[in-house]
Order: sequence, then structure tokens, then C-alpha cells
Amino acid sequence: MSAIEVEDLVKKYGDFEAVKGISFRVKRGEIFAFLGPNGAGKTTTVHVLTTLLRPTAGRAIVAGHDVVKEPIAVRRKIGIVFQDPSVDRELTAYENMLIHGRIYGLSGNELKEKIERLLKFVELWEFRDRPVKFFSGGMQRRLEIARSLLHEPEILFLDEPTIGLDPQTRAHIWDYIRAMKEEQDMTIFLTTHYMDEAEQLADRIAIMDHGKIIAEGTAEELKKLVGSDIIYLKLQAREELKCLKADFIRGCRLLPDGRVRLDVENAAESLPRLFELAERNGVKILEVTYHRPTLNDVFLHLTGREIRDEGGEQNVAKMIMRARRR
Ligand SMILES: Nc1ncnc2c1ncn2[C@@H]1O[C@H](COP(=O)(O)OP(=O)(O)OP(=O)(O)O)[C@@H](O)[C@H]1O
Repeated sequence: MSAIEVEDLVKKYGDFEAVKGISFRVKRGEIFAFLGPNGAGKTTTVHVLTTLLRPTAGRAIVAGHDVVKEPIAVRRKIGIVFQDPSVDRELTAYENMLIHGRIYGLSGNELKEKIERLLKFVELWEFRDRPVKFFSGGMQRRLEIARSLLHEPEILFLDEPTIGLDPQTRAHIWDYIRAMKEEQDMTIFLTTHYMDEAEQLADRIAIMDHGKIIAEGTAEELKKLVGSDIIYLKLQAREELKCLKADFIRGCRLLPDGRVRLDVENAAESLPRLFELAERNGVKILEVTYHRPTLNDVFLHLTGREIRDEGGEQNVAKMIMRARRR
């Protein structure tokens, strides 16, 4: 059985359809990412899957339970880390954990041991008695992750887990996410508009745009949609020999700067063949660079737009609002 099964899910806000009939499945034990620009409908989907919003139409089964018919059963089996901080800033890290554990019916030594293990896991144990208002953004996010794990959820939902964090802290959070999957065999559903995050973490990625899933697969499968890798060569050869011809070369263009651009299915596999071909043709390769398609190229290929073009200002506005709330 899948950890999450979604069929024709629709969510409207008034007349506006934020999620337009999406279907997908998340396997047990995998990290599944929703990648898309701001406003694509990622958070709305997470809120439906975590029972915070009722779907307008369609069906969602999370950890074996229907989100509309059995919301309490769903909530028992999931953990959530929201985009906006939800820890109590006046309390210490330990107190936040204690209260959350009690809400889930934990107590005594069992609760104490879990708090210690989880605060150590996110490297906050030594800061346990410090009020959260003195924590950095990254420390707060780590505390939220530790807190979401207290009741040992089967599925963890992370909505933009590293938004607004510096690169080093982001890498740290990625390590925790990988460790949760590997050590605790947890299913993780995350949303992100960072392509590197989806690529680094996710076993499978659904690209979302304007309320629809426009492509789904592993990062490699998605990149294949673009069709080719690109190799740039600087050659020493007569002009007419520069466009090398072979069955693995899908296209060749001479660039204004004198370089040659080749389109190939797989650059890493093509390079040795290219060197042989050049030698046979008396062409000397002076320089090689190659570019594998990125997930941004995939988004561009599918939509004609770049993910990073969109919502930059919205992101800044969101971060300012968040900073004010702190
Ligand atoms: N409560 C609401 N009422 C009306 N429209 C909403 C509401 N919440 C979200 N929307 C709209 O629904 C669309 C999808 O929003 P959603 O927050 O799900 O997108 P997202 O992909 O998660 O982006 P972000 O990362 O910025 O949250 C957007 O156009 C947004 O403006």
C-alpha cells in the first residue's frame, strides 16, 4: 500500500481553483517532493493532506486513512513542519517539546528519553533550557523538526523546510531529512521551490504549476524530458571539419565565439567516443565543458518560464513578514 494516494484532488478558495484535479502516489519510505514556484498550490495540497483544509473534490488517503472521513486517524500518524514557525517563542526548547509530547499523550520517562534523543538528533540538546526567542531561524526550524518527530509519525510533511535559511543551515537540515528516511524508514513529503533541494533530497519529484502536476519522476527522468546534454568544445581544426558527425550526436552548431556546441543524449557516455572520433578525423580538442540539464531547464522546457523568475518578490515579502512576527 502507498503511504499517500491522491486522486483528482481539487481545492477551491471561493471561485479560485488553487488545486486543479491532481493525482499522485507516494511510496512508503520515500522522500517525495512537490517542486514549483510560489502560488503553484503546494501549501494548499499539504494542508488538505494534513486535514487542515477540506478538499473541494477528489480523494486523499494518507497513512491508510481518508483525510475527510478519518481526519483524527490521519493526524495521529503524521507529523508536520509548517512554513511559518509554530513553536512558542517564550518557552525553552525543552518546554516546547514537553508540551507537545503531552498533547500526544506521552509522559514520564518515555517522554523524557524521547525529548533527549530528538534534541540530540537535531543538535539542540545543549541549548534545551534557552528560550526559543533567542534561537536563530535555523535552530527554530531544527526544533520544529524534533518536535514533529515526538509521536513517531509514519509520514512527515515539511512545507518549504529551508526557506529563508543560509546555505550551511540548509545543508544541515538536508542531513537530518536524509537521516530520518534512512534511520527511521520514514516517508517524507516536502514542498520546495528550490531546485537543488528537490534534486538533493527527493527520490521522486512532482513539478507543480498553476494548480496542476505537469511532470513527475526521479530527477534523472525529469531531465530526460529536456532531451539532451550539451557539450561545448574548443577545437583546433579546419572550419568544415568542426561539426563532428556520429550517431550519438543529435545536433551540432558552430558558435559565434568559435566554439562548437553538440547536443547528445548523455554527455558522460559520449565524451570518450568524442575523443576517439576527433582523433580519427584529425581534429584536436583543446577544451571541453558540458552542461547537463537542470531541473530549471526542465521547468523551462515544460512551461516556457523559469521557476526562479517567479515569486522572488513574494518570497522577500514573506520573509519580511516572518521576521516581523518573530
Ligand atoms: N486562503 C486563501 N484564500 C484565497 N486564495 C488563496 C488562499 N491560500 C492560497 N491562495 C491562493 O492559492 C494559490 C496557491 O497557493 P499556495 O499557498 O498553495 O501555493 P504554494 O505553491 O504553496 O506557494 P507558497 O510556497 O508561496 O505558499 C495562490 O494563488 C494563492 O494566492
